[in-house]
Amino acid sequence: MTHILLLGSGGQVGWELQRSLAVLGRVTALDHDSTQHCGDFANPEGVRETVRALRPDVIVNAAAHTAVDKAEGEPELARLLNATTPGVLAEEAARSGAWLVHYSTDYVFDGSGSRPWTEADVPAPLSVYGATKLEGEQLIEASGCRHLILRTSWVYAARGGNFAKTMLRLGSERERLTVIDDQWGAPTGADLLADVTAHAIRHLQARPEDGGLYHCVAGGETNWHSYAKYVLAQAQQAPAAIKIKATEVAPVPTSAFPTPARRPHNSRLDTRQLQATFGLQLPPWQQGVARMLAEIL
Ligand SMILES: NC(=O)C1=CN([C@@H]2O[C@H](COP(=O)(O)OP(=O)(O)OC[C@H]3O[C@@H](n4cnc5c(N)ncnc54)[C@H](OP(=O)(O)O)[C@@H]3O)[C@@H](O)[C@H]2O)C=CC1
Ligand SMILES: Cc1cn([C@H]2C[C@H](O)[C@@H](COP(=O)(O)OP(=O)(O)O[C@H]3O[C@@H](C)C(=O)[C@@H](O)[C@H]3O)O2)c(=O)[nH]c1=O
Repeated sequence: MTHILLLGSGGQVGWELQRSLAVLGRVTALDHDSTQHCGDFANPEGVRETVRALRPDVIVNAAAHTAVDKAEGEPELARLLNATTPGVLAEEAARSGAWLVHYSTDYVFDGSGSRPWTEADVPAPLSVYGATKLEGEQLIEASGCRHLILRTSWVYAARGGNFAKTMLRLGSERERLTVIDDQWGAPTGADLLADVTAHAIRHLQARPEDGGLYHCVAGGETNWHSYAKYVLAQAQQAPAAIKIKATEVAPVPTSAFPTPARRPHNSRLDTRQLQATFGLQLPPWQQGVARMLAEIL
């Protein structure tokens, strides 16, 4: 029976993975404070010992430093969590022959142009988060381990913190919101990512040559402003679990909403390679967002 070690099991993606991976075999799920098995990514050697002790067939890493603005002020910690420890996981996977599944981000790109980025495009991150995530990818690729890296964007889930939930909170507190309308991408459900991951692991067990780096986001595109409007409109139509106070959602350019980290204008990711290789069709982003809102409202 396949033994899967899931790291970061309490995060948005990790939580959904617990459900999706269960059908594939035995899952050992560890989170940040799983002291018993030492799952703290700030301690790479502890994580190495954990992997050696558990001897998984597949390591799925959903742990990361995802606080994009905070990472600008703590680059060493971001690097440990997003690069050094994933690099250790890759070394251990190479040593034992295990598969490593890992997640990366649209923020590895500089956001120039308007064409969706392909896997062949050259990354040029604008932020500490993006740079450390890119270094994580590179360490995994250089290790020679069997791996699957899914680059995704704008992840949301019913559980955990995300942009959609921030908009619901702000929309219930304020009459006017200002939201950037010149950063483009696709909101992607953690449940979709988890289901794609399970499907891909099964596929790779039969066709290991298909491992590598792929872009995985929901279909279509939007910007943060249109996404916020969509979320608030759905909430207003829902049977009153939340009272939306906001009457105006003003579109603003990036320059009018300064943040510590720079973010890409063009976060569109081209998913054709993933869909063709794994025989998948990715649903439009609105479908998953509506499902998530129906769950939480
Ligand atoms: N969120 C997004 O919009 C996007 C995410 N991604 C990538 O997808 C993956 C999953 O992201 P997502 O689920 O949204 O992230 P979350 O922030 O929801 O979850 C991150 C997980 O990492 C854990 N973690 C944090 N610090 C440590 C640590 N020191 N040791 C061990 N675990 C730790 C957290 O545990 P705890 O909560 O206990 O601290 C949490 O379980 C990441 O690789 C991320 O870079 C890619 C694109 C977009
Ligand atoms: C709260 C808020 C944000 N914004 C803008 C700022 C930013 O450009 C955009 C999104 O802000 P957030 O801080 O919620 O999201 P951010 O942390 O940038 O989200 C990113 O997280 C990491 C982990 C990823 O990998 C990315 O794919 C992406 O999902 O919305 C507004 O315009 N108005 C607002 O009121």
